[in-house]
Amino acid sequence: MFNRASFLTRLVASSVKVSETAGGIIKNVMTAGDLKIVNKCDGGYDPQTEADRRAQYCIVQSLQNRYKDLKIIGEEDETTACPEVELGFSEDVLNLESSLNSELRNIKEEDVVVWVDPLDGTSEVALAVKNKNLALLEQVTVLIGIAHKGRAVAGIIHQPYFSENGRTVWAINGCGVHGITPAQSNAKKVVVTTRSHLSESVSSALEALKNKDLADSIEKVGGAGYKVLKVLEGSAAYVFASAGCKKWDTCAPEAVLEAAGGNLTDISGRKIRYDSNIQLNNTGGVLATASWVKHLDYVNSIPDDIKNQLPEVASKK
Ligand SMILES: Nc1ncnc2c1ncn2[C@@H]1O[C@H](COP(=O)(O)O)[C@@H](O)[C@H]1OP(=O)(O)O
Ligand SMILES: [Mg+2]
Ligand SMILES: [Mg+2]
Ligand SMILES: [Mg+2]
Repeated sequence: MFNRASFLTRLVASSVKVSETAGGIIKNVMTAGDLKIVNKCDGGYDPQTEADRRAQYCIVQSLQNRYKDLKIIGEEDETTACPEVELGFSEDVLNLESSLNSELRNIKEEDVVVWVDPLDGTSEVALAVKNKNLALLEQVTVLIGIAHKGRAVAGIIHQPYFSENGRTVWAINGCGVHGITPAQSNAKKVVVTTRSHLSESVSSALEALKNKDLADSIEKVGGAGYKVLKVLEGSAAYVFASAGCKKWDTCAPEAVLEAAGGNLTDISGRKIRYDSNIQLNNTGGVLATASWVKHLDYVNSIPDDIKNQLPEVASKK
């Protein structure tokens, strides 16, 4: 069955399993207790742990083992070799093959880029350990986003610390969302935003949404993957009117949210591109909305001066 499936179906089926194995690696590093934290940012704070390094090694080795010429772009430049190679695949994904439209079924390996965030929410991991606040670990996700000709077409969000055994939320364009039942409405419009990268432009954008009755309350949580899960669970929107978030943070969440009828763009409503030679930063910020609110209402309510501070940069990386 695996060999007869289309390339995209096989890649998603593999990636679901690989994300779960990466989640296991993260948990093992946490249990062992030595995170070996490195700060990647001169003059700032951008932590990387042994879990980020091992999880990325496993994801890239596992996918490259099956798909030799696949273009994969991962967050981490430094990785740590580990023995886990995942060659399994999800039967649930294979069973979806007949739902794919012919364009998706004809996707070729050479037109695909896989965007990997081996551990989204690293700051929350560091804080969880420092403050012995293990509840923060719920905000950790493994993100594998699949882009075809620059557009996010499939995504996997694995949440290792959800309940006892974690959960994997995944989607292929036009084929619904799996692993979660998205909320269809909510009486209250909760807007989620950054916990660790607040700035004046982020606060001003949130204030503008409050004034237009598009945000009844604001919740500050970590991770791009986790914030999109919150939107699927009943929050109205995820707003990050600042640069700093990268393509590997948004590719998988965008594919998953859009398959649920929501939207993820930059704060000016422009689609985000995921070509292999694209700049890595989402310079236009991030705006994600649930299926039950109007994305354009949120775009239109963010003031132009904030949008002008966050242009889409056309230059390549
Ligand atoms: N200024 C930044 N520098 C590095 N990574 C960032 C920055 N802002 C956001 N990110 C990444 O985007 C995610 C969502 O941001 P936030 O939690 O602030 O809303 C973070 O978990 C982090 O991913 P990661 O944890 O994979 O490094
Ligand atoms: Mg990081
Ligand atoms: Mg990230
Ligand atoms: Mg990361």
